[in-house]
Amino acid sequence: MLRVGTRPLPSAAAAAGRAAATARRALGTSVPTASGGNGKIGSTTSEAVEEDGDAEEKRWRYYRGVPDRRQELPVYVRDLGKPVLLNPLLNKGTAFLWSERERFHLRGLLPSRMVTMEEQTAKVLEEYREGAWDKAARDPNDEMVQAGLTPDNIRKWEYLKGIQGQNETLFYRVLMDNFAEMASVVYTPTVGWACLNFSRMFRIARGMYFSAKDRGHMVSIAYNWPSQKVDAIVVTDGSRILGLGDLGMNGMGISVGKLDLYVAAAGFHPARVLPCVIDVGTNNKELREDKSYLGLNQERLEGDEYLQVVDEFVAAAKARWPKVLIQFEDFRTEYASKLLERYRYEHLCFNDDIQGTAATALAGIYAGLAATNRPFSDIRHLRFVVCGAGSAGMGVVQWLCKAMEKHGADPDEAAGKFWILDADGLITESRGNSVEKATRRFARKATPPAGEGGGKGDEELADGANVEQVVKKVRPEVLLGLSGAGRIWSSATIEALAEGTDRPLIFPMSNPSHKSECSAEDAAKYAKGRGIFASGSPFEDASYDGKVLPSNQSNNLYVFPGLALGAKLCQSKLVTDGMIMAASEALANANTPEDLAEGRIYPGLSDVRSISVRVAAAVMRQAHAEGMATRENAILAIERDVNAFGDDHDENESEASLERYVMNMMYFPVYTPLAYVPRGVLE
Ligand SMILES: NC(=O)C1=CN([C@@H]2O[C@H](COP(=O)(O)OP(=O)(O)OC[C@H]3O[C@@H](n4cnc5c(N)ncnc54)[C@H](O)[C@@H]3O)[C@@H](O)[C@H]2O)C=CC1
Ligand SMILES: CC(=O)C(=O)O
Ligand SMILES: [Mg+2]
Repeated sequence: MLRVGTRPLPSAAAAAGRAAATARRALGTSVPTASGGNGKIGSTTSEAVEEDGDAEEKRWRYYRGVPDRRQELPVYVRDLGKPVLLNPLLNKGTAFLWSERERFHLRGLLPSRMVTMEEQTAKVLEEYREGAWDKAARDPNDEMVQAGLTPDNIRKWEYLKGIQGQNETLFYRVLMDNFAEMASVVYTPTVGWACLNFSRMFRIARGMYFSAKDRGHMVSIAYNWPSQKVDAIVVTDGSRILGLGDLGMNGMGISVGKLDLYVAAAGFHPARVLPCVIDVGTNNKELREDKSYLGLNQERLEGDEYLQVVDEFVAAAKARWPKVLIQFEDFRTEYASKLLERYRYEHLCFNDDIQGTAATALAGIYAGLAATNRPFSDIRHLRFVVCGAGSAGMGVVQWLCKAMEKHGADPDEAAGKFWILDADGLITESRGNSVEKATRRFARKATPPAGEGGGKGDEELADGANVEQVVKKVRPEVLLGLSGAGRIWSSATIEALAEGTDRPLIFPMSNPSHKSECSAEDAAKYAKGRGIFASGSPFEDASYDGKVLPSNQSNNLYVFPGLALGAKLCQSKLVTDGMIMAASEALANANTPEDLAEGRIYPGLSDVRSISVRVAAAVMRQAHAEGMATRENAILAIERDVNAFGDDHDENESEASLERYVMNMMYFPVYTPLAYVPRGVLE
C-alpha cells in the first residue's frame, strides 16, 4: 500500500514542481561527485555507492537532481519484496539502492548491478530513438537474421512477454493452445535473441538473481521470494547459453523460457515455478564492457570458489523449498557433469543439456529405426559420427551406448560405434589426457597423419581428421551435431553420408538456428531426399523432387517438461537413469505409424501436453518400480494403473489410467473465481 508523506499534498506538489525545475537546471551541468571532485551527473560508479553509505546518500540526491533537502520526503511504503517492484509508482527497477534492496527485501529479485536514473534514462532514450536491441534484426548481414530470425519474431516475443507481465493466465492459455506456432518465439531460436539482449531490454524482474556478492546470505535471500510453494527451479550460471557462449547474467532468459514450457507443455502451476540465475561474473569481455549489462562486472569465479557459490545456492533453495526439483541448464561443459555428479544422488535434480538432450536424441534414433521398419534393438548395429564433445555431445553419446548395452552390446563394442570430433577434428588416443576422461573411452586408435584423412589399415583416420573425411571413411548411418559451430557439414559431407546408407539420420542439434550444423534444405538437397532430418531449432519442412520432407525438431523440450512433471508428481527422491530411459522410450513410442512412414520421428507439438503426459506417466512408473516415488496418492494411481493394464499403456483413455491421473493434476489456464480475504484471516 502506498502512503503519501506527512506534508499536505499541495506543498508536496509544489516541491515536485521545484524538483523538476531543479533537475532540468542540473542536467548537463557539473556537480560534485560522491568522492568530492567534479563530474557529470551519474558519473559515480555503482560499486562505490555499494561500498560507501555516505556516498550513497549523496548520490541519492544527485541523481534526483535535487540538492534541496525539502524534496527528500519519503513515500511511506507498507509492502516488502515483489509488491514493491510490481507497483509502478514505487518501482525503480535496477536503480534501487543497495541499502533499499536490503530494507525492502528486494535482494535476489533484481540483477546485481545497480544503475543510476540517468543511466536508465539514457537506455530508454537509446531504445526509444534507435530501437538498439532489435536493430540487428533488421540487418540482413546478421547471422541470426540470415537463419530466419526476423523483427516479426521479436515483435511477437515482446508482445507475448507484455501479456505475461500483466496476465499470466491469458499468456499461458494462448501459449498452450498455440504451442506449435509460438514455441519458436518463447523458446529457441527467439529466446537466444532474448538472452543476448536481456540486460538491454530488462523491464520487469522475473525470477531470482543470486550473485557471488550474495555469498553467506543466500538462504535469507531465498525468503525474499513471495511464494512458499515452489515445485521447480530452472537455474543457469549463464556460462553456455544455447550455442551462443558465455552470456553471464543474461542467461536468465533461458531459465524463464524453459519454465514457460514447464507451464504450457507440462501443466506446472505458474506460481510454483522459479527461474534463477547464479551470477558469478562472465568471461565475455564484450558483455562486461557493454554499459547496459546488468550482471556482475568481473571475470567468472572458478574452481572451489565457484563450486561453493553453487553449493550455497542449492542449499538455500532446498532450505526454503525442501522438495523442489532443480533443473540445471546451460552450464558450461567444464562444470556441467561435475555439478550433476555432485548433486544427483542427494537432490531431486537433473541436467537438461546432458540428460534431457540424451533422452531426446535416443528417442529420435529409435523412431528413425522404426521409420525404416527396424526394431529398436538394431541401435547396436548403427555407426555414429558426432560433431561436438561437450556436455551435450558426450551426454548423448554415453546415453546411446547405454541403449546399445541394453540391447546386448558389450561396452567396448558399443564404444567402437562412435567417431567423435571436437573443434580440433577427430579425437584419437593420441590426444591422451588432453580430452575429458569420459571422452577418452571413445577415442579412436591413433595413426600417424598421412595425406588426406590419415594413415592406413582399419583405423585409417588420423587425429584431427575433419567431418567430411570421417564420414567418407566410416560411412555412418547417423550424423549428430552438438558443436554449436554453425554450418560445418558441407554438401560433400552430406552427399558422402547419403551414399553410404539408404535412410541417413541427419541430426544437426545445435541451437539456435544459425548454429545448426546444416539446414533442412541442404540436408534434403544433398541427401537427395533420402535423409531423416531433425534439428535442435525448428526449420520449415523441406522438399525434394516435389516431395515434402518433414523437418523434425530434436530438442530436449520433448523430455524436460514431462520428466520434471513425472518426477515431481510422485515426489521422486532422485531422478535416476532408469527414469530418463523410460522418458526416452515413451517419447520414441509416441509416434503414429503414419507419421513414421512420412519420416516424422518426433510427435507434432500442437498437442504438446499429451507428449508430456506420456513421458511423465512412464517416468512415474519407473520411479515407483525403483522405490523412488514417495507421494502416496501418486503411488496409488501408479499401482491402480499397473493392476488394470499391465504393460499395455497405449491409447489408454480409461479413468483408471495413470495418464488420466497426470492430466488431472496439471494446471490448466482458466480464470478462477477470486475471493477477498482481509488481512489476519487465513494467515
Ligand atoms: N537440441 C538440443 O536439445 C540441445 C542442443 N544443444 C546444443 O549443443 C551445442 C553444444 O552444447 P555443449 O556441449 O554444452 O557445448 P560445448 O561448447 O561444451 O561443446 C561444444 C563442442 O563442440 C566442439 N566443436 C566446436 N567446433 C566444432 C567443429 N567445427 N567440429 C566439431 N566439433 C566442434 C567443441 O570442441 C566442443 O567439444 C550447443 O549449440 C547447444 O545449443 C545442447 C543441449 C540440448
Ligand atoms: C535446447 C538446449 O537446452 C540448448 O540448446 O542448450
Ligand atoms: Mg540447454
